[in-house]
Amino acid sequence: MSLPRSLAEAVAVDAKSPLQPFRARFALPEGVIYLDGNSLGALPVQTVARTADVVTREWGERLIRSWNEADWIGAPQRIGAKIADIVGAAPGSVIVADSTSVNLFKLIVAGMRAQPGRTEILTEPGNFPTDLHIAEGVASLLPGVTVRTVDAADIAGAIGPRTAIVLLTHVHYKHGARHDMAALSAAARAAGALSVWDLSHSVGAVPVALDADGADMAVGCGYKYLNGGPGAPAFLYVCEALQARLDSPITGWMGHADPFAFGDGYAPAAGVSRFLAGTPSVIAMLALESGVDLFRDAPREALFARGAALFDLFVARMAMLLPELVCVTPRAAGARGSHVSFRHADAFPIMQALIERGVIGDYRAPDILRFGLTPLYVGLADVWRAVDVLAEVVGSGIWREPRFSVRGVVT
Ligand SMILES: Cc1ncc(COP(=O)(O)O)c(C=O)c1O
Ligand SMILES: Nc1c(O)cccc1C(=O)C[C@H](N)C(=O)O
Repeated sequence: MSLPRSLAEAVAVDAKSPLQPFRARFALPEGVIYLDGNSLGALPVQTVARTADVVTREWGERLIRSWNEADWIGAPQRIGAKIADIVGAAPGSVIVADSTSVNLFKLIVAGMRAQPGRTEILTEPGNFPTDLHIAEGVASLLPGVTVRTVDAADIAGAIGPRTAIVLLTHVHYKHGARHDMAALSAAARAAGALSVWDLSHSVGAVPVALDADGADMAVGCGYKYLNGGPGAPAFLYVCEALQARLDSPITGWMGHADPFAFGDGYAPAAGVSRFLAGTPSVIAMLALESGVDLFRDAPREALFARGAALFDLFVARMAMLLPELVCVTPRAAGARGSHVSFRHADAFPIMQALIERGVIGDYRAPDILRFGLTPLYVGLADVWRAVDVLAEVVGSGIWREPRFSVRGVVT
């Protein structure tokens, strides 16, 4: 796609995009250009009415009957099947549950226990902190198990006879580089190890083909590109061939084969349902489903193509207006996710000044300005304007005002 050469051209290209009507399906505030949907997705308009209905009618009026009548009980599997379609997985191989961190714990422990002779969790330094922390936590529970980190480029060659789990984040949260899922999953399998993929920055952002790429297990977030709301439930995937071999270490009653028999003994449910633990957070689940449904309405190819165009325009305009900000994200569409990151020593106050002007991205320590490009509700004209505002912020030096250096708990 050729890039627009003016704001007017960007507006015209947006107007013709099959994605443009989706912008009105999000409750974004007037005057805000939201480039942080890779951290917290925007609110779908339909979620407001849906959650109101869940609360007032399904819960308020129908009370406990809604577990059956409204199929609350089937939500983890039902929404899991919808997400499976987005990540290229068979319908019964994804379940919605818990947080990404808890799902990582369940899958890594399950994978370690399924391979008793192997004692290593292999991952990369600088992986998202929770992935590293959970891996270390699992290692501390299982005698002899260690975590080894090797640089991304050396992972395939580092998988050895001790390796049980190759734990990778598909799209890196900071610089946005994407691993070759097919190649690394194959390398893990060839060495007798199991792959675990964190799809938090991939699901809904880039094409994912878990089954076709030979992934063994995966986890991912519901609150980023799926627009499920803050703290939305996460999901997990286990490939069909492995499902009967893996057991959850959190043997809660919702993962039981027959929870409403209320028996004393534990027997795992068939398939991925055994990875449920306790009662799902129903309101949050159904808010997530609303976001997933909206995502599934969008033409998938056009969505990813628009994401690529947003990236190219962002990078091209930055190179023209702010060449001193170094882009740290790979340029090739197949080698990255749907966010773009730039390095600047004063990234924090620059981002705060930008946010004050209505362009919301985020800062990642120590020196990264990060912008999520979410083609459901961001267009080329937004990117054009955002780079103009950023250039004005950097050029004017306004960000040097002390108030822009004040940090909150969450950055
Ligand atoms: C790669 C990655 N994994 C996991 C998470 C979050 O995990 P959780 O849902 O447990 O907060 C994030 C973002 O917060 C992330 O970027
Ligand atoms: N999960 C988050 C939260 O609870 C508060 C603030 C930010 C987040 C995030 O999602 C961080 C995000 N995964 C990242 O890539 O930086």
